[in-house]
Parts: sequence; C-alpha cells; structure tokens
Amino acid sequence: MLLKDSCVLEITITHFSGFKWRSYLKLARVANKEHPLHLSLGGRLDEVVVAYETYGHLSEGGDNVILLNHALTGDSHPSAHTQHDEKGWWEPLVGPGRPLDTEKFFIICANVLGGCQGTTGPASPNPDTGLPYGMNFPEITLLDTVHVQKRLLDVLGVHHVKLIIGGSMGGMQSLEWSVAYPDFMDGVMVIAAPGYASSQSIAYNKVGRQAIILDPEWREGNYYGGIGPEKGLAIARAVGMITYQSEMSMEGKFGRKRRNGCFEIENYLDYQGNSLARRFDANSYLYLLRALDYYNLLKSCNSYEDALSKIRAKVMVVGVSSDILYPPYQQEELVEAMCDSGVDAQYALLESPHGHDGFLIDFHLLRPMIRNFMNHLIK
Ligand SMILES: CC(=O)SCCNC(=O)CCNC(=O)[C@H](O)C(C)(C)COP(=O)(O)OP(=O)(O)OC[C@H]1O[C@@H](n2cnc3c(N)ncnc32)[C@H](O)[C@@H]1OP(=O)(O)O
Ligand SMILES: N[C@@H](CCO)C(=O)O
Repeated sequence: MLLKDSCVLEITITHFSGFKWRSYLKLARVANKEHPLHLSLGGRLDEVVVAYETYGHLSEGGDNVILLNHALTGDSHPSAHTQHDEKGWWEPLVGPGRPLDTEKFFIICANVLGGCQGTTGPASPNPDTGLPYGMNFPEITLLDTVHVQKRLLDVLGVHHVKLIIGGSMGGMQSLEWSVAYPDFMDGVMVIAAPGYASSQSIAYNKVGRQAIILDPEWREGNYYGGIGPEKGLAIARAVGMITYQSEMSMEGKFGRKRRNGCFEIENYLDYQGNSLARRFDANSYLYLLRALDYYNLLKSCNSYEDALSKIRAKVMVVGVSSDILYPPYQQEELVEAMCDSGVDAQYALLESPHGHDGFLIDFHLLRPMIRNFMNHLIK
C-alpha cells in the first residue's frame, strides 16, 4: 500500500536520550490514522515513522536495489557516506567497489520497528496521549518490521529488489521477506540466522529481560526523563555478549588475565554492557528480544515446509562455524528443508573463531561469499 500523504519529516520525536541524529538519516511516515499498521499479534500502530539511509542511486529501470537489514542493536548506518562520516557496522562490505557496491546499487537500510534509532518504538510518543509508549507499545514480530520496510519501499517507489541481505536478526527479517513477499526479490542472503528461535536462544533472552525488569529504575517501563535501567540493560548485554562470542575467542582475547582485581573478561563484559546502556533504549531491547523469541517461519503458515515452499528467490544461507547462539546445524537444517521444498538454496560455512558476531568481524571471508552470490543472481 502506498500512502499518498507519506512525507519526509523534519524531525522524529523520541524520548530516548541516546538517539543519535546523523546527517544522512532520512525519515518517512509509513502509517497514520487513516492507514494504520495492523500487527501480527493483534495490535495496531496509528503512527509509524521509519528512519533509513540510502547509498548510491536508483537506476532508471529500478533494477539495482539492495535492502540491507541490521541485527539486534544495529541501526540504519552500515557504512560511512563520505570520508568524514562515521564508520558503519558493515563498513568493509558497503561502499564503492565493495561487495555491496554503492556505485552500482541503490542500497537501503532502515532502523527496525520497535528500535530506538529513529524508527517508531517504545520511546516514541503514543499519539493518543503524547507520552512515550513505554510498555503500552504493542507486541511486535519481525514480520511486522518486514511489512514496515515494504511500506518504506513503496514510498520510495521501489517495486523489486535484487537482494535482501542481513546477519542475525537481519537474516531472520530477510527470510521473513522471502516468504511474505516471494516475488519481490531475486535473492536473499541470510547469515548466522536460523529458521526459528530455539529454546536455548529464548532462554538467553529471558535472562536478559529479567535483568532489565528487575532493575528498580525500570519502573514498569516509565523511566523516560530519568536514569532508566542502565544496570539491568548492561547485565542483559553482558549475557548477550557471551552468546555472541566463542570459548576460543574469549580464551584468545582474555584467557585468565586480570586487571584491577577482576578477570579481563569481566572488565570486557562490564565495558560492553555499559556501552550498550548508553546507546540503546532498554524498552526497545525488551521488545526486540521478544520479537526474536517469536521468530518462527511456522507462524505465518501451516508448516515449516509450507512456508519455505512459497520462496521464489535464490537463497544463500551462511553459518558461522563457532556460533553458539544459532549454531551452523540450524542453517544446514534450514537449507535442507528449503531444498526439499524446491527452493534454489545454497549453504556455506564461514570458518571463524569469533562466534556469532563473526559476521561483524570476518569481512575477508564474507567478501567473496557476497560477491559469488551476487554473480549467481546476475546469471
Ligand atoms: C548490524 C549490527 O549488528 S550493529 C551492532 C554491532 N555492534 C555491536 O554489537 C557493538 C559492540 N561491539 C562488538 O560487539 C564488537 O566490537 C564487534 C563484534 C563489532 C567487533 O568485535 P571485535 O573487533 O572482536 O571487538 P571486541 O569484541 O574485542 O570489542 C572491542 C571493544 O571492547 C573493548 N575492550 C577490549 N578488551 C577489553 C577489556 N579487557 N576491558 C574493557 N574493554 C575492553 C575495546 O576497547 C573496544 O572498545 P570500543 O568498541 O569502544 O573501541
Ligand atoms: N552483536 C550484534 C549481533 C547480535 O545478534 C548486535 O548487537 O546487533
């Protein structure tokens, strides 16, 4: 659905003080009272603004679009726009002459629904009250984020994309895309993401959420303008960081080294936890972890096979050899099920010691994988 009154807004209102305005950030309203967003779990949003960035130029035929999806705590900034701009989370992969080549392709990256970097989320004002939603924000799924992205592409006049790509939560969104809008893309590349959230991954998320909601500063989610549950969020991130690494990478980096009376791994987890507490909204973290828990391609269909058989795109699934969060057998299982459903799907293993976050570190290994898949799409 194309909203006739969609427009780029001058500012987005958010009550999250860690929101970082970047000069290349663009905003689009993709839902309003006349065209609300009906959510998969029954809720509704009467106002949705999406924060996004674009790289390169849309070709005349509109056949050069790549949609790039970020992971849990990422944002719409995968790469610097100029040499003076801040580096992004996929800097070595996105840019002129890089595998996601901004001289050839029009690359779009949007902050997710429920996020805290410009797109509508729990820190946004509830249009009914003018106050931040907090925990009155409706429950969301990654499929809802996909519908929001689709509305954004409609607004941008994009009718087809060459590739949808992402790692971790970004990979899950890419898969949701391939099932929800099967004819909209030529290819989908999914890195370090499973076909559904495992019980173990839900367990880690449970601990993270508990750390936040048991922080007295969480105040049932009504902390905007105050301190907020910084300690709880830092603990939640520490748990997450353990799952994003591997025994080998931690042993290599920290071993049993000590400093200031603590093991270095403890210092590291404190540092990473506190860093996230400064740059991320705790309520967004709660909602996005829950969306990860709900992720299950079964949901939109009668069976996993039914869902996968809808896919028309060519698919490349990459597992990270040392990933303890979404171990490679989960990607192998997914590709096997896809092939059984008649999908043109391939599997590749990224041999990395860095664990789940290998997709944010081992760029030299990802580079040829992306290039090869792009060539496969162009054939
Ligand atoms: C799409 C997206 O997913 S976007 C979100 C991705 N970004 C994040 O997750 C942000 C958190 N950062 C990270 O997890 C990592 O930096 C990665 C995955 C991006 C890269 O991994 P690596 O290159 O192996 O970095 P590493 O895990 O060693 O972390 C480096 C940071 O920890 C700090 N650090 C390292 N050792 C210690 C220690 N013993 N004590 C305290 N701090 C430490 C470093 O100073 C550095 O800080 P900086 O990021 O402020 O410069
Ligand atoms: N470390 C990344 C990946 C998590 O899946 C992030 O924070 O988004």
